[in-house]
Amino acid sequence: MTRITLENLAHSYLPNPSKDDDWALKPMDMVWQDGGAYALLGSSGCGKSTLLNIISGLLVPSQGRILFGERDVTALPTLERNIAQVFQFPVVYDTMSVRDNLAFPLKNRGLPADQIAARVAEVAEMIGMSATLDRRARGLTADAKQKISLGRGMVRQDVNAILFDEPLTVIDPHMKWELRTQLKDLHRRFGHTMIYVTHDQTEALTFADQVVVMYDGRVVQAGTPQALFEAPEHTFVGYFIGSPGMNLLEARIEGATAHVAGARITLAQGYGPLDGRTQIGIRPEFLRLGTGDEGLPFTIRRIEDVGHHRIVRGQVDGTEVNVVVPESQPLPADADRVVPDPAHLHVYRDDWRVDPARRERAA
Ligand SMILES: Nc1ncnc2c1ncn2[C@@H]1O[C@H](COP(=O)(O)OP(=O)(O)OP(=O)(O)O)[C@@H](O)[C@H]1O
Repeated sequence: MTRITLENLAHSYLPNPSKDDDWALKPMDMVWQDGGAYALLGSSGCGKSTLLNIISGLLVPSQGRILFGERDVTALPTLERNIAQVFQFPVVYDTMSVRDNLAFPLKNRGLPADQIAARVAEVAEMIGMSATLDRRARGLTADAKQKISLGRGMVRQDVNAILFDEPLTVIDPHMKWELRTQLKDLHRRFGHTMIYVTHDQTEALTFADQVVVMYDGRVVQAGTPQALFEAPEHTFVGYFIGSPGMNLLEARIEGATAHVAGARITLAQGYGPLDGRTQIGIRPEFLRLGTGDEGLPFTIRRIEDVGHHRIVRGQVDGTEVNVVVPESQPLPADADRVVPDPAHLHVYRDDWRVDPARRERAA
């Protein structure tokens, strides 16, 4: 297990990158703490695999350094990094039994037979394959083969880190939940540094203590699931995390007032002058329906009942806005306004959250 540090790391697949867009990974500094369970989350093409491949040694970065503990591993091949990897699709030896597949990484390290047997039994139990240990991998379903890959990734206890690249893509939905829970449990028991790449927020939020959100080659926020929900640092985080995501509305900010859609909203704190594009962001959970002249004008388009709450979909001045109404609350029939809770309202300038306290300190 180790701490992983990225120092001024960047990568371009082009020989002579010049403009911002030429970089698949824009320069970043980051520390992945020893024993942390991280999810690397973002939509397709944002650079997740590029970053993971740099950490694993499959790719040498165009710029910067990567350290395992104090050791610079930037130029080291994968084999010398002592990591385990689980990919999107199964990597198993078809002619070997499930047992031998699981034992393979341990045999390679020359572990005594009794220790191998004990560890293989433990991992087989975890992935639900104790009964199929003596079957050949050939002929098993893709699902079962991927479970073997997961088991192989987790079988060694002395690795620096375990890297998962969308490992549950081929697993059926019920098993997905079970395996995620198992992974989390394994993390608690053995404390490996784990990095789990996914574009699925549920996977990220249920697996990780820290979620690292990437957008367009950058890490836009790294934090607990709660921090990402409560204070998204970038509009992408607001939109990507949550179901539905954060509502964003064009606004003009004047001190502690936001001018939005011809109405005024009182903010919890005052802001200094803001140039660039300014928006307010509020999660659907922190809006309530109203009438009269409170809040913002709202036109309801449709109501979806999703069990424990309802999602009211509508528009504020032509922009789509969603409101989550708990089952316990009535839906006012004549609702034509939405009222934000100022404590959960954020201001964004050019997509980045403005922290009013920080601005005041800087001034
Ligand atoms: N081998 C390559 N050669 C050139 N460009 C590449 C290569 N691999 C990735 N890219 C580009 O780098 C950017 C980041 O890709 P990357 O695969 O890291 O994203 P990702 O977030 O992992 O996406 P996905 O979830 O679809 O795998 C994309 O614009 C992609 O087209």
